[in-house]
Amino acid sequence: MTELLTVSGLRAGYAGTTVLDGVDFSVPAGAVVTLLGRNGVGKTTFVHTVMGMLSPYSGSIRVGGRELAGAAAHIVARHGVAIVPQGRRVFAPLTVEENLRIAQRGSNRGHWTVSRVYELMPRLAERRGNHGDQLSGGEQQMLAIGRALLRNPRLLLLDEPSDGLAPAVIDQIAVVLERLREEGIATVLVEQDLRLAFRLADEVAVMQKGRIVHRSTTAEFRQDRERAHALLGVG
Ligand SMILES: Nc1ncnc2c1ncn2[C@@H]1O[C@H](COP(=O)(O)OP(=O)(O)OP(=O)(O)O)[C@@H](O)[C@H]1O
Repeated sequence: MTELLTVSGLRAGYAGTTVLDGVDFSVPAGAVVTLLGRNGVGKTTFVHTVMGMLSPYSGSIRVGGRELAGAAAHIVARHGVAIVPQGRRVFAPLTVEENLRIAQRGSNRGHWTVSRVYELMPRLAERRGNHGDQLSGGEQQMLAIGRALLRNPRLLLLDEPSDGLAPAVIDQIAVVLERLREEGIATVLVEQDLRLAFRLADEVAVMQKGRIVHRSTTAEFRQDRERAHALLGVG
């Protein structure tokens, strides 16, 4: 399968400290790859660096064959990458509809429109006049996903979409993400919730101390409980 995202030897951090210490990682076109790892190993730093929100010290980030390491976030976005950040970060003073309309401005051409977002997540249509801070955690997560989709991405970076949500709400988010997988949007899914990760992902990558130390299909990873335990302290 052709790789849509290919990262090699990526090193990055904050103010000279090293968090990512030579990350090699790839996502085939249309695939969902989950990135697992204990707290603080560098998963958020990784997706921020891919998105161009943090400039790497060295290494390569190729999207569809184009080298984007060090490019600003708006350039990376133009090449079809969108992020759903940890903590959702929707605009609290704006309504659902305004949040979506702003996201659509200046986005790549494609078939995502505000109406299609409402069709995918009818709950948002019902809440279209609510302000960002008048939404439940699950609704905020849906809004953050909707905002990213309106960029018409071919690669979606999802940073812990289940964070702080009840199991029943995580199930609703999973249904939305399954629809996106069917649409063939390639995804990097950073997750602590293994049930969600296993339900959605084709492949599993595990990060430790700023490096990828394991990569396999989800099915293989699920069968090897000892390895999962050694890598994640679970199972
Ligand atoms: N803005 C920042 N400035 C300085 N250090 C940071 C910053 N953001 C994160 N770090 C540090 O970088 C390291 C990796 O953090 P990161 O958030 O990437 O890990 P993570 O794997 O996403 O963790 P979690 O699962 O807890 O979100 C941690 O030691 C963290 O304290």
